Amino acid sequence: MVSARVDHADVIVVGLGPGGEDAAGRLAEAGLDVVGIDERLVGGECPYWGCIPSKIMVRSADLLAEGRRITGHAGTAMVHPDWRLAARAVREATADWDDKIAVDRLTGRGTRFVRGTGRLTAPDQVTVADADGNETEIRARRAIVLAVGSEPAVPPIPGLAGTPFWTNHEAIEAAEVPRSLLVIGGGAIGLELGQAFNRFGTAVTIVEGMPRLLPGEEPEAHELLLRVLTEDGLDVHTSALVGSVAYRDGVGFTTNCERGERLTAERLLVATGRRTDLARLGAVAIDVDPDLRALPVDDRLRVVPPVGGRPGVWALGDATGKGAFTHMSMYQAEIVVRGILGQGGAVASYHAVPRVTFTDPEVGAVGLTEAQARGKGLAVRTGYADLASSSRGYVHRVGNEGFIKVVADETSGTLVGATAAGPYGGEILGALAVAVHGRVPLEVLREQIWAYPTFHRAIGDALRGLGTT
Ligand SMILES: Cc1cc2nc3c(=O)[nH]c(=O)nc-3n(C[C@H](O)[C@H](O)[C@H](O)COP(=O)(O)OP(=O)(O)OC[C@H]3O[C@@H](n4cnc5c(N)ncnc54)[C@H](O)[C@@H]3O)c2cc1C
Ligand SMILES: NC(=O)c1ccc[n+]([C@@H]2O[C@H](COP(=O)([O-])OP(=O)(O)OC[C@H]3O[C@@H](n4cnc5c(N)ncnc54)[C@H](O)[C@@H]3O)[C@@H](O)[C@H]2O)c1
Repeated sequence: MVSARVDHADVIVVGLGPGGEDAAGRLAEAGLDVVGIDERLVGGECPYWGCIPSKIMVRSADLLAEGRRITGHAGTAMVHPDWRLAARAVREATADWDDKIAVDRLTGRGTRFVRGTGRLTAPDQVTVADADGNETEIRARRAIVLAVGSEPAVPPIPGLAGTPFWTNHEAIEAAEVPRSLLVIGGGAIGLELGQAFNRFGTAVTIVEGMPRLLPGEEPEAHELLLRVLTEDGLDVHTSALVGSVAYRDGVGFTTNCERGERLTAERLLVATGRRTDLARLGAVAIDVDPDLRALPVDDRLRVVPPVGGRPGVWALGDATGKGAFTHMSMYQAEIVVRGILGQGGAVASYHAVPRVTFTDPEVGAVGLTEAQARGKGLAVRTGYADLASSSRGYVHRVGNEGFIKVVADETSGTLVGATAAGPYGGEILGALAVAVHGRVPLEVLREQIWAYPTFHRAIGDALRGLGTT
C-alpha cells in the first residue's frame, strides 16, 4: 500500500466559492500559510453556473421584453430573439468554464492551491484526493474552513433518476433553447431561468409543490408573479407534486402530477432547492451528524471552537444553511477571517438578510415576512403601496406592476421586514434594507422626503399605511 503524502498548513480552506476564495486570499495576505482546495472551478457556483451567467441570461431576456413593449407605446418593433448571443455572453463571462484567471488571482494573493476533493479525516486534518486518486493528508496548525457550498437537491421522484434532466448547470450551459421546458420548483432558479427561456421562445411550464411561488416570500409576491408570468404565457401549476417522470429519446419528458395533470416537455429542469453532502465531507470526523441539512455554526461561524492549541473548524456560505446567497457567503467570510486572525468579537447577525429574485418584475425582500414576524410573536403592523397606481407607475405604463410592503414591530417602533417588488425592485430594496439593518425608528422614516416621481417614493405611502401609533 502506498502511503499518502503529508503536508502542513496554518489554515486549510475546503471549497473556493465566493466566500472560500475570499477567506483564503485574505488569510494568506495576512501572512498565514494557507492551502485552498477545490475539486471544480475556483470561484464556485456563482461565476460559472449561478449568479453571473443566470443574470446575463435574465438581462438578455429582459431586453427582448422591453423591445416588445415598444409597440403601442413608442412606435413599432419586431424582435427576433437569438439565443446564440446570450449563450456567447455566458461563455465569455465564464471563460468557457475555465478558472485559470481565478487560480492566478488566488495564488497571486499567496494561497497554495490544490485541485481535488477534500474530506475531513481527523479534527485537524483534511485528506485531498486528486483526479487520479492520489491522496495528500494536510494537517492544520490553526484552522480549517469548510466552504463547500451546495449542490442541487434532486427529489426522489419515481423515474427521474437516470433521465437526462437539467440542473442549473445544463440550463446555464445550454447552446440552444429547447422548444419546451418543464421546471420542477417555483423558487428563485425556476422562475428566473423559466422566464428567461420563455422570452427566447421556449414554452415553459412551472410545477411548484407549495401553494405559492417563492413560498418563503410575501403572498403578494406570489400573486404578482403568478399574474405576470401567466400573462407572459408560462403555464404555472401550484400545489402540484410530480408523482412520476418518464423520458424517451427523441420525444422528451412526460410527468404525471399526483393530482392528475400529465405534462410533457422536451427538457426538464430540476430547481427544487439545494443540499450539502456532509457525509461526503467526512463531517463525522468533527462529531457532526452527516444527516444534518447544514453545518451547525455558532454566531462566529465556528463548528468547533479552537481549544487548548487544537485548531478550530469554521464554516461559511451555503453549507451553513443561513441563506444560499453570494452576499451571505462573503459576509460570513469576513467574520471567519476576523475570528481566525483573532481580530475581536465579530459575530453574525441575520436580522436584515436581503434577497432579490431577478424576475421581471424583480422581487426584493429583507428581514422578516409578515407571517414570520407574526410567528415570532411580534406586535405586527403592515403597510402596502401599489406601484402601478403611483405617479411613477402611471408614467412608466407598460411593465409597471409591483408593490412595496413594509412589516413593522409596534413594540420596537422599527421595520423588521420589507418587500420591494416591481421594476428595479432589487435596487429599491436598498433603502428598505438600510432601515431594517439600522433599526431606524419609524418616526425618523416617516419624516423622510422621498423624491418625486420615483418608484421608491411608494415606500412613504407604505409607511403611511402603518398608521401612526
Ligand atoms: C442558478 C443560480 C443563480 C444564483 N443567483 C444568485 C444571485 O443572483 N445572487 C446571489 O446572491 N446568489 C445567487 N445564487 C447562489 C450563489 O451562487 C451561492 O449562494 C454561492 O455561490 C455560494 O457560495 P459558497 O461560497 O457557499 O460556495 P459555492 O459557490 O457553492 O462553491 C463551493 C465550492 O466548493 C467546492 N467543493 C465542494 N465540496 C468540495 C470538497 N469536498 N472538496 C473540494 N472542493 C469542494 C465546489 O467545487 C465549489 O467550487 C445562485 C445560485 C444558482 C445555482
Ligand atoms: N437571485 C438570487 O439570489 C438567486 C437565484 C437563484 C438561486 N438562488 C439561491 O439558490 C438556492 C436554490 O434555488 P432553487 O430555486 O433551487 O431553490 P428554492 O428553495 O429557492 O426553491 C425551490 C422550490 O422548489 C419547490 N419544491 C421543492 N421540492 C419540490 C417538488 N418535489 N416538487 C415541486 N416543487 C418542489 C419548493 O417549494 C421551492 O419553492 C435558493 O435558495 C437561493 O438562495 C438565489
